[in-house]
Amino acid sequence: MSQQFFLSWHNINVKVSEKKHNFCKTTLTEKIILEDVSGSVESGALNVILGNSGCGKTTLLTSISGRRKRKSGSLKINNTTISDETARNVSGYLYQEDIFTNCLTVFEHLQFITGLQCSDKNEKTRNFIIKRQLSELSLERHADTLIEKLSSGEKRRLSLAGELISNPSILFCDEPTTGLDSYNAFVVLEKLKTIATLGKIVLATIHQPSSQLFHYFDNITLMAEGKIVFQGSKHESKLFFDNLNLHCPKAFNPAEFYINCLTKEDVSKMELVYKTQKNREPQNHVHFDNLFLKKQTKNCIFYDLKWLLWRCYLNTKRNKIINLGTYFYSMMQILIISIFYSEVTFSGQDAIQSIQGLLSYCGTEFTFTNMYAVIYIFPEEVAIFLREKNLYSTFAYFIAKLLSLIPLSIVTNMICLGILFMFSNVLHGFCLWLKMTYVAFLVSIVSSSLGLAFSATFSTIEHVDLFLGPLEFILLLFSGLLVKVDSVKGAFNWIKYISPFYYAFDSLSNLFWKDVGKIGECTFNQTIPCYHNVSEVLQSYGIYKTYDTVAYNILFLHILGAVFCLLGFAGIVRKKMSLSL
Ligand SMILES: Nc1ncnc2c1ncn2[C@@H]1O[C@H](COP(=O)(O)OP(=O)(O)OP(=O)(O)O)[C@@H](O)[C@H]1O
Repeated sequence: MSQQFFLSWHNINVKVSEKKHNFCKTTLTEKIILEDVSGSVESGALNVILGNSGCGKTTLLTSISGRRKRKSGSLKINNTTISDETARNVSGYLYQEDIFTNCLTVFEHLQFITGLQCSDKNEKTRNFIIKRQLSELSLERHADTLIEKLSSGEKRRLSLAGELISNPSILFCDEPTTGLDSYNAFVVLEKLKTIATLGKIVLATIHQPSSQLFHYFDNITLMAEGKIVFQGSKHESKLFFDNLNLHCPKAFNPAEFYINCLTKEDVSKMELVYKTQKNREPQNHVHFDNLFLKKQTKNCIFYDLKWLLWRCYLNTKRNKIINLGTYFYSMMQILIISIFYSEVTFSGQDAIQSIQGLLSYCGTEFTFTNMYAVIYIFPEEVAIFLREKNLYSTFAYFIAKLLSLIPLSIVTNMICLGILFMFSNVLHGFCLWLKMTYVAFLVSIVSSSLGLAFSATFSTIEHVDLFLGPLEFILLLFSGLLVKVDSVKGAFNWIKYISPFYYAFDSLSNLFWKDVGKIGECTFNQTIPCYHNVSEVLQSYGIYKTYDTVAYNILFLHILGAVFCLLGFAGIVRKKMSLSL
């Protein structure tokens, strides 16, 4: 792409509402972040935004790249107005903070991005693209290093490599050199300069650049208090400040001098001078459609799913302690419980309470383990999803997340129940084990979906705990062991239908007692209630032994799982939509 093109933005306004608490009154005030900002950048040059911290550089970058909602304003490429979606599709964005799936190697991370962004190319070509990026960003010798082991400079270069895979026509970089030593900053800036000379638009915000780095810039944009106070070439910037009688001393870093002036001088005066001098409207009238702008294409859901599942697999395999910790903890608990239950004999009336206690414990354990396995891991993963939201479809991500939970759920339930059947003296029989494992699996999926729904709705684990805690308590109350569910009439009767604990206890009890023929005889001087048959045992817990009970429970578990999944999916979509960055 050798043809020069411009990206321009016109009258961009960004405002946020802020709550102010005054004693007992809360008022909403509007905070202006960008005010009527217009400007343009051209291809083939390294364009840099400079300004003090908090002046609105990131907000400008995200707004003109279509990654942040604006109050008003438009974007144009040459003379054609473009939508935010087009701006996103034709551009790459290097974020200020690097977020990765840290357990992948450098090569695997790029393989994942290349797989999704270059689906039209075969594996050989994709590997060639990766190797070229690795070599150009001096990362070849780290190809097989885990990302968590990289230095911050290497992580920055890896993020840049990821953005360059799709060969975008426009590259936005938010502070690509911050926190880097001079060598790493130099490597990154040289790469940006090379990209620009290939005929692309490169626009970067740079925090306190050294004189050496300043030497690399072609055009600079100076920002203060949410406004652009100057835009032009390095040479023009010198003239601009000279005209204001602000002379940069020789051997002084011009970037530092300008930023100091933005702090000390009257910014509105500068803005006025700039506006009267400005004549930088792009003169290029080539229609944007005629330009060869590289667009990112959307893949089919199954293709996205394949790559997402591949990454989930590597993540689970490598993060065993984090991913499997909750499950392992649950197995240990079950093992301890089974040792105690090895002393309980199923003979006579005495064992009934112990058995119901065990079945209720199993239901509770399956629910909590799976719910919290999701809650503790998901928030971190959501941050990665939100960063990669243009890479794959939300639906594919959600399905991959659910599917990745299934193998762990099945294996854990099989092992936990296996331990109980092996060591406790109460549960016996392969068929019963198989049926209970199936129920446990369904309960696990419903609980995981509930965990997903809550994690997707709230932003922090603390918020999830705050709202889920009381709900868990109510659902647990309606499990069947604590409150006799059929004695609850009226307004609260329905609660049992949304309680995974209830379905677990009801189904496990039915499965267990179904094959028990006779209950031990009541003794003459018995102090505990005496049950004459299995139905009486179940009824005392509000459970009715009918032929269909387990089947109905299974049906309701499917419905409940589907509802929680929908809520979880809606939560993720809402998060994605409301995301300002
Ligand atoms: N969503 C938001 N809600 C409230 N204030 C916000 C929001 N986003 C940005 N701001 C405020 O807008 C101002 C500009 O923020 P921005 O991140 O664009 O600054 P910046 O120039 O990039 O700063 P830095 O160089 O420190 O990254 C800051 O005062 C910031 O607190």
